[in-house]
Amino acid sequence: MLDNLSATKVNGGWHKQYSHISTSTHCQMRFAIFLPPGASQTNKVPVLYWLSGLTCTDENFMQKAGALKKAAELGIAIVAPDTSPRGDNVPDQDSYDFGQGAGFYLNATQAPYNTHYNMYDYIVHELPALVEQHFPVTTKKAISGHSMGGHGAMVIALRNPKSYSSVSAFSPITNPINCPWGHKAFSLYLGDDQMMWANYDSCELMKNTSSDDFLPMRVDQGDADSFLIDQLKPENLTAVAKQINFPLTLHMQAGYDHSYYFISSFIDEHLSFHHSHLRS
Ligand SMILES: N[C@@H](CCC(=O)N[C@@H](CS)C(=O)NCC(=O)O)C(=O)O
Repeated sequence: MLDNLSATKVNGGWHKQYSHISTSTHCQMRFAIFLPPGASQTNKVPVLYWLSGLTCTDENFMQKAGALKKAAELGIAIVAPDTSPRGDNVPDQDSYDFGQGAGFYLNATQAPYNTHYNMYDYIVHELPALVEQHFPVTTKKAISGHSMGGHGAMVIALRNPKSYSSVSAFSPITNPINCPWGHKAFSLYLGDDQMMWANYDSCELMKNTSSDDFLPMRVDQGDADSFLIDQLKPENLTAVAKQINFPLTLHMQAGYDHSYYFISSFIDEHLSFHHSHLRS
């Protein structure tokens, strides 16, 4: 059952927020959906799933990215889930890069995190099924995200290439097994077995992707991003893409940092990119 929390008209369409009990994360989850003008049971629209980064909720993207005008024009619905399970019963840590607000879009295997931290199953299976049941959308999907959410979008698309028509990311964590954010999250959520970690690493997954499973991928990265060198490492992803001819386009953007100012500067291009593939 979905509980409607808000409904706001914007750009001729509707921004709505919902909460529901999740069977994947065993707690109440929140998500936001933008429905473009004219979306109805007789005019279903495709969906872009947006995965946000560390510390975000369902609100950051919808309020700060400036995406809704273009999405309205192109006739694309956008679904923005929360970034982790939340609540008093959900184990947490007093840090911005682990626990609530930092679910890393994986299924945790380690106690005490493995009961609730199942964001991979939530995003891949539960949420699309719920959205397709309750809203006027088709089964055509694209996926995008920022930073930790860029990591999530790329991992999910690489592991489920037939489920998404295209994938994009802003400032993604491309190689979490080789950066401090990834090391911390993966060791606590997944334990010491580094074979498990590779299942959630875009570079490792891309290395093992056959050309039948290639899907269009666009990445934008600001060169003034303070996390670029230690955490994000886009050069590791482009090196793999080059080796196997994966259809990745990386746009290095001069002067931009890690913030939503950067995302809002290029979100229209990402929406047009996804639109061109959702249509075909
Ligand atoms: N030190 C920062 C790191 C977190 C951060 O930069 N989060 C990015 C994603 S990795 C973000 O989108 N923050 C929320 C916002 O800008 O609205 C903080 O604690 O705010």
